[in-house]
Amino acid sequence: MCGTGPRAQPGGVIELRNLTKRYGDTLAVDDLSFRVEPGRVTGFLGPNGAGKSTTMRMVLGLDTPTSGEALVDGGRYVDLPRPLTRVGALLDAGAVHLGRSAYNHLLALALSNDLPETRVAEVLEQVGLAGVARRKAGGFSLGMKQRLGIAAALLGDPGVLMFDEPVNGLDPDGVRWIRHLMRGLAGEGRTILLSSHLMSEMALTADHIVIVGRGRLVVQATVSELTERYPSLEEAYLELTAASLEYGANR
Ligand SMILES: Nc1ncnc2c1ncn2[C@@H]1O[C@H](COP(=O)(O)OP(=O)(O)OP(=O)(O)O)[C@@H](O)[C@H]1O
Repeated sequence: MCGTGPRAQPGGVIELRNLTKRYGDTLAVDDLSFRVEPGRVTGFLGPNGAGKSTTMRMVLGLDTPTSGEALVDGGRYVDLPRPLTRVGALLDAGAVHLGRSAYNHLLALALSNDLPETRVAEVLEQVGLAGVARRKAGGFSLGMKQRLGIAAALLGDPGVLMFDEPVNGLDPDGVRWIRHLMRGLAGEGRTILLSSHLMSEMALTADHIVIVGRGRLVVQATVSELTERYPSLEEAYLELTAASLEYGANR
């Protein structure tokens, strides 16, 4: 549970080994290798089309690598028993059954994954949606859908969590809530991989940064290493990805 101190088990490591994904002529992910460690927030940055979502999809077994591997604790996601208890993810907040209530959306997920129904109310409370649990998700704002997607990611109480642009559509209060949630989850020893284009927010939220450009690793460093070398994380990002942007359209 979030906010209850360190977990008995650390979160687990996400490891990419020479991960590559080609869609026709597009090299979406190009020989990418890095590790995401427990107990910290790892910010996953890169220009539009750099391959962040594709990488996350491959970790979740939603896309098959052309070559290389995406592993969680040394194994593939598809081979994990009860995977929702090991890895949770928010990739696309729109991916909810719009005719279902928030409660029933999560209940269906819990039942089909052999998770206790008691978790549904717990995660709705954790994301601040307890008061609208019986309302249909189709009527939710983007920010509320983001919260519902985060609730789904937390349902199995997993040690590894990936969030693809969870801040999208959130008001300032929501943005701050996400920051505290991410920091809290990492503080419990979980492994957090978080993508966002909001550099100032990322500087406040992440401990470690991985930047990709044109599918390749550009740099991995701590936030403090980058902000010591550059005036800000935003400056570091813009300078380090300038080449990736320049040639981005010609891959
Ligand atoms: N299913 C697909 N079929 C063909 N091309 C794809 C597919 N999914 C992604 N791509 C291409 O792969 C590249 C990487 O896309 P991806 O969505 O992973 O980037 P991203 O870093 O998440 O971008 P953004 O910041 O815009 O979300 C892009 O050129 C994209 O058009």
